[in-house]
Amino acid sequence: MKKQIVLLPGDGIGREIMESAKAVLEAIAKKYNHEFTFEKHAIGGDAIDQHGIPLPEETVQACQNADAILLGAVGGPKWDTVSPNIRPEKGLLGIRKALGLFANLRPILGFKALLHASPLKQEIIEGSDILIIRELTGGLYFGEPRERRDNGNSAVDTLLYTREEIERIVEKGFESARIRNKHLTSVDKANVLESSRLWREIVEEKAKEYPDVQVEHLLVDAAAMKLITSPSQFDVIVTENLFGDILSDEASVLTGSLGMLPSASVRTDGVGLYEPVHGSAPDIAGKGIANPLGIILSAALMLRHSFGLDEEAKEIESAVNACLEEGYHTADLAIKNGHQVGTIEMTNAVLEYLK
Ligand SMILES: NC(=O)c1ccc[n+]([C@@H]2O[C@H](COP(=O)([O-])OP(=O)(O)OC[C@H]3O[C@@H](n4cnc5c(N)ncnc54)[C@H](O)[C@@H]3O)[C@@H](O)[C@H]2O)c1
Ligand SMILES: CC(C)[C@H](C(=O)O)[C@@H](O)C(=O)O
Ligand SMILES: [Mg+2]
Repeated sequence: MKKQIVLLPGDGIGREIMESAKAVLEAIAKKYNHEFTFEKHAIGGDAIDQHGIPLPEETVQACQNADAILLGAVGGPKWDTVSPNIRPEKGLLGIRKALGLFANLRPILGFKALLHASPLKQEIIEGSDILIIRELTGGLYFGEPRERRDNGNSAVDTLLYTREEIERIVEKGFESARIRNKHLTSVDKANVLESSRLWREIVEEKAKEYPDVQVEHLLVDAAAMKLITSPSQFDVIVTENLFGDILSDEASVLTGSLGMLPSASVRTDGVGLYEPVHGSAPDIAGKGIANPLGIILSAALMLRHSFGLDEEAKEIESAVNACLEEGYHTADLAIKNGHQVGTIEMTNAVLEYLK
């Protein structure tokens, strides 16, 4: 299979872990006789430094022409003082919007070898298998107006959702639940927010088309609590943009580290952007200790969702599992008696299983 993949390393540890994911994709291509070609482009702070803006037109063009996109991370203290309109994060939000990637799938993958790495009790985490589906191109992140008023002394952000935006993400939630454990939890704040009341109405309407899926509504504050007290009660969670952002970082605690979580940002065709859930981790950037498994598992999601290469995706996931079973881990995973290694050694351990 021939595929053109755009790589957007971005900033901080994004640049370090991108090399890991590329090496893994190259190993898979060699083993299964695929032809993957890679093109690197600038985004985030890297693009600000090179072009003065976080999302140059040539990056957008390259992404539009690609079969799939892999992103590292954007942002960092170096760009904290730039104008809000050209912050590194604007590059990421811009590419999601430009490509219409409205559904962000964040599987909370629990590896058995990491059960002890979570601060939560093993008996709480055991048996949990959650897919968070986060709406990605609407809500507070994009609503207008967003501005300062009263000489900068008040500020407004707008939480806007249209019926169409809610319907398509809720459908994604039902479709995903149907092929998993047939349970959908819709998370909102319908006791306060009008947009959440519309969201809940639409979930109820759609539920009639999916009688085989059991639906539950949870308010976001209670959902945040239940996610870490009884995670095994969840199957698929569908929620709006900001709630999904927060709940997915929280859910990473179940897996042992934020560095473990992959994600796929997709629309209704096969095009997708794949990225770890974590950020550019300025506190550890440049030290060679970042966990590369979130982006490596994101590359596996790319093979499965954009290219239909399920066997190859499983091969990567099994290789990661085997390394963890052998005791390999990076410093972010609190494991006693394992082999603590850096980014490159961790990557090499995975590559050993892909020969
Ligand atoms: N998708 C993205 O590009 C993305 C996501 C989140 C945050 N950000 C940006 O990243 C910057 C830093 O944000 P932050 O510090 O709040 O969040 P972060 O996710 O970068 O880091 C949070 C904590 O997790 C640790 N961590 C994250 N990924 C890790 C990995 N792979 N291996 C080991 N440890 C890891 C970090 O060291 C840090 O202690 C900000 O500019 C933010 O906007 C970008
Ligand atoms: C960097 C930021 C804009 C981004 C978001 O909030 O979507 C990040 O936190 C994420 O989870 O991908
Ligand atoms: Mg986030």
